[in-house]
Amino acid sequence: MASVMRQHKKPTRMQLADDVSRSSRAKKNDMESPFGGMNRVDPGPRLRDPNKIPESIAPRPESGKSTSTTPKNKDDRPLFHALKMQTALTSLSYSARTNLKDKLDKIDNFEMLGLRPDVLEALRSQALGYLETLTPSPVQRLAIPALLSKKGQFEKSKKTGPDAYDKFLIAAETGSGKTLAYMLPIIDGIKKTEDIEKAEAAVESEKEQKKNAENIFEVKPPELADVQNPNSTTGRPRAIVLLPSSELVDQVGKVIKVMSHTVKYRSASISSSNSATVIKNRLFNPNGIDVIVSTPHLISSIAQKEPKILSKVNYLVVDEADSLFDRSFREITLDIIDRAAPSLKQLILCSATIPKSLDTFIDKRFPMMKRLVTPKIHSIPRRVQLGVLDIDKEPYRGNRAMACADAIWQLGKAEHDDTGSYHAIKHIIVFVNEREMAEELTTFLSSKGIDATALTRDTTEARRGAILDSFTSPSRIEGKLKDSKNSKGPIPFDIQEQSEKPSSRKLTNTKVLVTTDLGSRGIDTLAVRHAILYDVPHTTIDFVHRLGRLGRMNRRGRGIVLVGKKDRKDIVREVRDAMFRGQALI
Ligand SMILES: Nc1ncnc2c1ncn2[C@@H]1O[C@H](COP(=O)(O)OP(=O)(O)OP(=O)(O)O)[C@@H](O)[C@H]1O
Repeated sequence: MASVMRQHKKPTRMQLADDVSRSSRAKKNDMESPFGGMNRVDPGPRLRDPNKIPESIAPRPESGKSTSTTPKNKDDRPLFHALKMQTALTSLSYSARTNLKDKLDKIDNFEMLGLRPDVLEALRSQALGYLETLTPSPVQRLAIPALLSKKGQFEKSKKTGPDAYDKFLIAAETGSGKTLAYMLPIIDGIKKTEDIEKAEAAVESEKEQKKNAENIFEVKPPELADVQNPNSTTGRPRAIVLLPSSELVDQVGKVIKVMSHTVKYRSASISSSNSATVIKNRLFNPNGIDVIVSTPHLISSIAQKEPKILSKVNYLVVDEADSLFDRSFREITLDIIDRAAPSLKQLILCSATIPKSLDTFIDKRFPMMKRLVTPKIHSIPRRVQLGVLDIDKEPYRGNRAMACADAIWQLGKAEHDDTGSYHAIKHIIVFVNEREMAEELTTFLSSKGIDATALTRDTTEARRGAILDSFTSPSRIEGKLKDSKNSKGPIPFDIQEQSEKPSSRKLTNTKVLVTTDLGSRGIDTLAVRHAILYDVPHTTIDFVHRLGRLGRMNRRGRGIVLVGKKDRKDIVREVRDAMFRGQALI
């Protein structure tokens, strides 16, 4: 631990926040976020102007020699020299982290979290119905009781004013079940509110009936009484979940919808992939709407014309908060928060990575934010292994695409597969840094007999859902999840020096998705156990998200990073070291 503390302090874009658990600080640097490129067409100054590439991510000189004075002996090097990483929880002492871990370890079932029985039943029979035994993940153990305010600690102060709502930041490692960590307490809260409103309405109706019986001349016509129903949620949802893309809207929307079959509430996802009529019908359903899952841009544009859609929002979730508070989204996300503030009970930010820019922003804008941070934030699970394939070695001779195709063939031919059955389809994701490369590489891989598909912002919305379906759908591996033996077996990985060249033969048992950042954030790629990092990612944050598509919820996974002489091998080495030690990537 002590050795981890002596790190470079100079901030770079490579750094994740060094202290994501503190509640309030003031810092000077509000740096450009590494997420700026995610939803833009223009790559931004970082990539346009090579002079602006920070030293930490700038490619090395052709010689591959570092300009730094890195000691040759591995043991003499300070940890994370190349990445200038720092531990995620520096101000949270080792003992505090251990204490938190010990505290969380004591909670071993969902019954201990304080959820209503009907919500628990929805979890058991619907959301995680495909699992034999249910155990809450660390983030669920931490966040659910806090959001339920079980101990009432966040209700104590009877605050007033537009900022009187509670603010939470849920930060936990990728694939750790953050969606349910915020959604279960929200559903619980909605049902509680509904019960209270029903009881109040019953009292009111009784009073009204009494009054009507006493004075028949004051009876309101029934239509007017209906219009004035203060509890109607038509066009006025009680909860809104914001996400950066329509793919994530669909994914999270499905999780929420599935539970509404058991515990009754109305939810809908709306995004740019829906027609105006569909959006209108879902939002203005005469039976009401409790939860809406959407993107900031769509909600904002609807709110321009129909400000009332934000008038009843008690719970507002900003999921993938690092993206939604990035410069490309920040203004619009904040506008929604401000408009919803008068009715808001809880603002919940959720993220797998807290870059320094977000950390600083939260401190300035939401100093009272309650931080719910798991001890393993910013780390990649140890059950994910990272192999390195040197593309400069024979027989690739610097041909990255060929090395990639070969790696896929090797994985495809390996006897044991992702799902425990020899004949099952294997799913491999290949991440590239630039969108243009995705198409080019897909064409190349197809020419080598590989079933490859590109997924980028150029892919039509209609196709994106269909493409992602086979990489995400838990139903495809459902049977296997109930049999834990299958998820614990060794993963074959034997990228040897090239022995067999891909030819016109077809690799029939393997599906490959070639994608960019678009496929790396939040997408629940349960069916995937292999990821190839075709390019060395620009930032550690990208490493966390891309490798975070593997090893989700205790599964095993294998990442392969392709490196050539122009790549920062020292960065790759440090990421591997950190993964091996189970340390956070900062
Ligand atoms: N307690 C649990 N036990 C087993 N599986 C769970 C549990 N909670 C959630 N899951 C499953 O784990 C998977 C990952 O969950 P989720 O997508 O919420 O992760 P996440 O933390 O949001 O990941 P990311 O940071 O990549 O967005 C989902 O398929 C979900 O159904």
